[in-house]
Amino acid sequence: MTKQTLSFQAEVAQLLHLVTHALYSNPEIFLRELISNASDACDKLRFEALNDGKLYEDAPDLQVRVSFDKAAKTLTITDNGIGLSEAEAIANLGTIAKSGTKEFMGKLSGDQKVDAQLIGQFGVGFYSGFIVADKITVESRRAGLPADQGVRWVSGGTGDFEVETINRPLRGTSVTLHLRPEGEEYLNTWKLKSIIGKYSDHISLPILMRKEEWKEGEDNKGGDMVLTDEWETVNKATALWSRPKKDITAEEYAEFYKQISYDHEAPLAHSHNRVEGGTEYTQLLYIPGKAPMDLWNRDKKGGLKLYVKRVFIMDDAEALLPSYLRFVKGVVDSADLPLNVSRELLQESRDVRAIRDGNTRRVLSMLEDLAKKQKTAPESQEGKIDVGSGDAVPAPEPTEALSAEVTDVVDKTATAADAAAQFADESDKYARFYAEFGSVLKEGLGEDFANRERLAKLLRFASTQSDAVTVSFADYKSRMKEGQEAIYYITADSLAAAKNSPQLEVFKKKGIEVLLMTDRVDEWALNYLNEFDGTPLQSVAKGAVDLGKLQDEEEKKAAEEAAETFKPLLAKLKEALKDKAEDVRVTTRLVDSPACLVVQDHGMSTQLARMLKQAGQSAPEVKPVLEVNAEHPLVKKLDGSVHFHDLAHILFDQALLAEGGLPDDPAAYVRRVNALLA
Ligand SMILES: Nc1ncnc2c1ncn2[C@@H]1O[C@H](COP(=O)(O)OP(=O)(O)OP(=O)(O)O)[C@@H](O)[C@H]1O
Repeated sequence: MTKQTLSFQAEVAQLLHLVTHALYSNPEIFLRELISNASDACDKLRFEALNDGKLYEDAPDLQVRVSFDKAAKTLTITDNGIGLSEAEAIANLGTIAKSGTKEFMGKLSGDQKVDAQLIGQFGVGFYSGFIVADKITVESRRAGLPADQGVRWVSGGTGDFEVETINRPLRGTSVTLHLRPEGEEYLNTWKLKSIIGKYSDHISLPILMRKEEWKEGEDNKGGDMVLTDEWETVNKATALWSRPKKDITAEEYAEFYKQISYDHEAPLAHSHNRVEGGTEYTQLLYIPGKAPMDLWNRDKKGGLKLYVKRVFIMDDAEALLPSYLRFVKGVVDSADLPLNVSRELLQESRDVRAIRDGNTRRVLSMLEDLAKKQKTAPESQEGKIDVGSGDAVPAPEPTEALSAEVTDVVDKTATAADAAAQFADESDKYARFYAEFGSVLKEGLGEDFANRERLAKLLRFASTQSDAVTVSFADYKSRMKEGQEAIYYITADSLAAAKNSPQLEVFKKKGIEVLLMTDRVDEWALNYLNEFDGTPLQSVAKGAVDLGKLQDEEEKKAAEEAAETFKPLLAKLKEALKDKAEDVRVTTRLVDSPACLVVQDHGMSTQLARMLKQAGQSAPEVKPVLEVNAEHPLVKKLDGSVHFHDLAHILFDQALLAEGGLPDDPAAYVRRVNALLA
């Protein structure tokens, strides 16, 4: 085919503009991206060749070669992987296929500084070559196609690219960067080797470079390093997770994480284990420190990279983790699964279920470990950090130990200073984790019944004693008043609404702590948790308030008497509000407010019903119960008032306003209040 010139998809052009114009803080990552693509291409070939061995042609040893030409100012990355057909080159190098990248494009603000940072966090794959090159030539032939169906793709990284058919006996791809003047520093063996060592050591393929030799100059005029024709492997070339833990540095773990996660920050924790016994596999799991932009995208694939005996099988293998742990990154390498396992097969495999259970337990114990090291209340902990208690090795899990033998690949010894530094840093990791992923973790209450108790221990809330989301159920229990029989909580749209809710008044008066839950998933999640460690959970906005032993005899008597004397008034109120309220009763939960709304014990809260409606979902019509404070002057004034009807409605609508709702007929409310004010 003759040469044709094609335009980049609009998003690619936009991305390229950014790559080349925005200040790039870390230009050397282009090499990591291109080597990673080369390695992916080899993984793909290995995978396709499982069904068609001929694809290897006569070159079964997969490898990546990095070479440069000082005179031509070019740097070339060559692989003998799957290669690209002409159509694939047009499609894959001219458009953005990955939905994540598209979403990323949508986030761009137009402010170069901000966007440059975003790019740095994201990784832009192939196009990062244009950070250092003003032209890129790709030559490729897809495995299995004849030599005369090779393709050359050339672009200057602006609006368009050229493609033409070429003859290419070699299978695979070579990407040649024509370096800009600032990129010429990469024409240097030492520099390239150090970048490869930093970013690509763990790539399981050998990365080869030409050996250099010292050559004396003529007439003793000083020599130079010159390239020879001999190639040497410059990376460790073993999959990181298959190496013993003692040989892997913290930097290597962190770098591997960055590669698989596109997160530029270090993870909060990792755990690397070989599980033996029933089902054999290696797990390397990471807890990220930051939620990805698409955490809430329902189509987002979570999950881990799956390898079978170091052969890459798939990304995002969702079956290896429950969905509420979709933020976890990592790798599972199984010795037992068949190489041709598909997503469908994964769902049904017993081995996969065992791996998923093992991964889940491991993640929970990593979180428990972080939670243990978390400073609970910064002010009360000052000077109390006990370095000795910061044990790096999580306690063995009895369940796992029973079903499988877990070998910690090998432990590391850290110096006391290291441990101190690490622990200081560890002390706020759980809070950081929880701020990013706490809401996702709560989904587990409804999803993973087997681990519900462990999950409940990991939850944190704000409370009437702490604005910070740091109070665990256990903390709460340890502070419970004598005679208190329930863990009290309230759900609301915001912390301010929760804190000022009239339902809290009697609890505040009696100094009883109430957990303040303001996360959208809280009420749903709490449906699945009726008690914690034998103590029932009780919403203060549901059912009649029952303070049990916390109420003294006098108070009880007064309440009963009030209920009796107020009977006729309650009947009148009930009649006036029959369209709005399920019932009207006297309460002891109010101190300063005249009235509040509550729902029946197992009913949906008015707030959740409101949220569902706002989200366009169907919600049952919740008719709340109006509770009135018999001691309040406004309530006392009701009886015999000529404005009884208006006052009754105002009382109800104000109770609704107080909890963040809106009266059904706001204009009528305003009219009634104005009539009274006039
Ligand atoms: N060396 C290569 N061999 C074969 N195909 C390649 C090679 N490099 C890139 N490609 C193709 O070009 C596509 C785009 O590459 P790019 O690096 O931009 O994105 P990606 O690899 O899909 O995503 P990311 O790099 O973000 O993981 C790849 O998906 C792949 O199909």
